[in-house]
Amino acid sequence: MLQIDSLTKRYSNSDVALKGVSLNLRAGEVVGLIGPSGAGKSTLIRCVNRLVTPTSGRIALDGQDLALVSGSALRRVRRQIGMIFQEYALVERLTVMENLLSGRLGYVGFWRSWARRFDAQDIARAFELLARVGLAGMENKRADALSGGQRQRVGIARALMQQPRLLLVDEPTASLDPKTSRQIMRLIMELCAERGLAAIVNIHDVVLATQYLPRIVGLQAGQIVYDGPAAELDAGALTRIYGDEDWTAITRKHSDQMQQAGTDGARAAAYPEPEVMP
Ligand SMILES: Nc1ncnc2c1ncn2[C@@H]1O[C@H](COP(=O)(O)OP(=O)(O)OP(=O)(O)O)[C@@H](O)[C@H]1O
Repeated sequence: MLQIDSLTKRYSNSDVALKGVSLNLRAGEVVGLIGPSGAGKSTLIRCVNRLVTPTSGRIALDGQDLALVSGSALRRVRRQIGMIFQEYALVERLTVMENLLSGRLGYVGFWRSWARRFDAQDIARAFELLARVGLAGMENKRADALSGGQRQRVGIARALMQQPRLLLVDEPTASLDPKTSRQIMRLIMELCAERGLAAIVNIHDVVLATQYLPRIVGLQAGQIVYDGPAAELDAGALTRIYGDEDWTAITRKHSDQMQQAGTDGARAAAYPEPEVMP
């Protein structure tokens, strides 16, 4: 559903952030994007939703070349892409429900959104999503009265309001404690599996990434140096991505996780093959 071919990005200060990146995602496939600071992870995600304009290469969503769309066509394509951010990007003084409905602004005309009149279907969907992310009954709480985990749940529900087919997730757990981080990763994986959503998850925590994300893409200085199963991300691969380091602690944790998950069969049951949408 997402095809990225030979993507290059050179910023105006001549920093080359991406050097010929190619990556394909099937419908429902979730990928963890890892790599050192400055490797180009955010640039890659921003090129996909066109917050950044690629210098060359091709990005196609369901066969539609994103470089060739603009104006209302670009807005239509963007509706298929949901964003989840590290810092949640909520409007602090608005309630949970208002934050969710404001995710629909792309769908409602200026005057309707200005008057904050939303249709009953959107409101019903918002209630349903709030219940699904574990926030039933919280619709009238102000965003600034929520914990970090609750805020990220609002961020996730808001991204799903527009019924996207692809999620771009930028450091979703960076501001969360380890337990909440795991709950949030589990929730994202469950929602992707339930709804057949593809996702790219930009994440610094390698242990968390390999625990929840079946496929890992490792970026190094703007190039993909690893693209494969989380289970095969060994010390050699980590060295290619991050450089020389003693990776024993990470790889040990990782193999403990694998043992805990039992056989490959058990892991496959936990993360079933994504449904391929028509
Ligand atoms: N707006 C910009 N203008 C100029 N150069 C930029 C811009 N944004 C990023 N860069 C440069 O592009 C390269 C890749 O940056 P990017 O933010 O994509 O990396 P990253 O892997 O997401 O890093 P981090 O993990 O620290 O967020 C870096 O050299 C960075 O300095």
